[in-house]
Amino acid sequence: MNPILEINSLGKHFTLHEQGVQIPSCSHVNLTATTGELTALVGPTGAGKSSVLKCVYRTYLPSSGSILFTQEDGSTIDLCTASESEMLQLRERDIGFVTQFLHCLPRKAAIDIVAAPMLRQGESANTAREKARELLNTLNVPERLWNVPPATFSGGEKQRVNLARGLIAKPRLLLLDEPTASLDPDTTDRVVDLLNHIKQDGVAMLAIFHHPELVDRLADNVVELAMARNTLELHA
Ligand SMILES: Nc1ncnc2c1ncn2[C@@H]1O[C@H](COP(=O)(O)OP(=O)(O)OP(=O)(O)O)[C@@H](O)[C@H]1O
Repeated sequence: MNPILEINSLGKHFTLHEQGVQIPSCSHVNLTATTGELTALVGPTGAGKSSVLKCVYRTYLPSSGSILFTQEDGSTIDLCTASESEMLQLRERDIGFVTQFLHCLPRKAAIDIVAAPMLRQGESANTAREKARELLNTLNVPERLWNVPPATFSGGEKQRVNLARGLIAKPRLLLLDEPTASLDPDTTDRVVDLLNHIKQDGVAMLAIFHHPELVDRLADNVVELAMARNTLELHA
């Protein structure tokens, strides 16, 4: 199977002008992600694992290299140079990102937050809400919370809503940054089952897990990142 994502020699650094330094956050990263498989990114803290995911989602603008993404029509787009509007479209339909933290509109009910990606894909409100109920149930979110905005939820409850929203629309590529960091063992097992299911549905995943055990349970490929080189002093 051909990879849906091919990262070649990716590098990202931040220039802090006031301090006169350049901080490398990842460098010379090469990896692929394939339909129906999960590629796990591992490596020491600060090696740049989250930065790689942010470069793919283009929260960070990469400094060097290429990130080739195969679109549904078979054409390839380099996410390092894609325009903002191309990235918006890709985030809407093709690329999902689940982090540890839930960012959402303040007064929206949990069920509507979860249903939103399916609505954007053109599903009816009934179908989207039904699927949202199913996922919230599977992820152990108590029913009394479904119609409440998640602002007051516990960390673990917010994370479940975040996962449900990320998994509902089955993007072609799913980026996961420690998606189970504050979940109890039972819910973590349910997440493992859900991720295995969406793998079978043909979703490609690029993931960082807090617990090495989850890498063993879910990863088809493991890519180890080395520490980026030292901070560079900039001279005037
Ligand atoms: N927005 C930013 N501005 C400046 N430096 C940053 C920024 N984002 C990341 N970095 C730096 O890049 C390096 C890699 O960070 P990153 O979070 O990608 O590592 P990580 O491997 O995911 O770490 P961890 O396992 O601790 O989550 C760190 O030294 C970090 O300080």
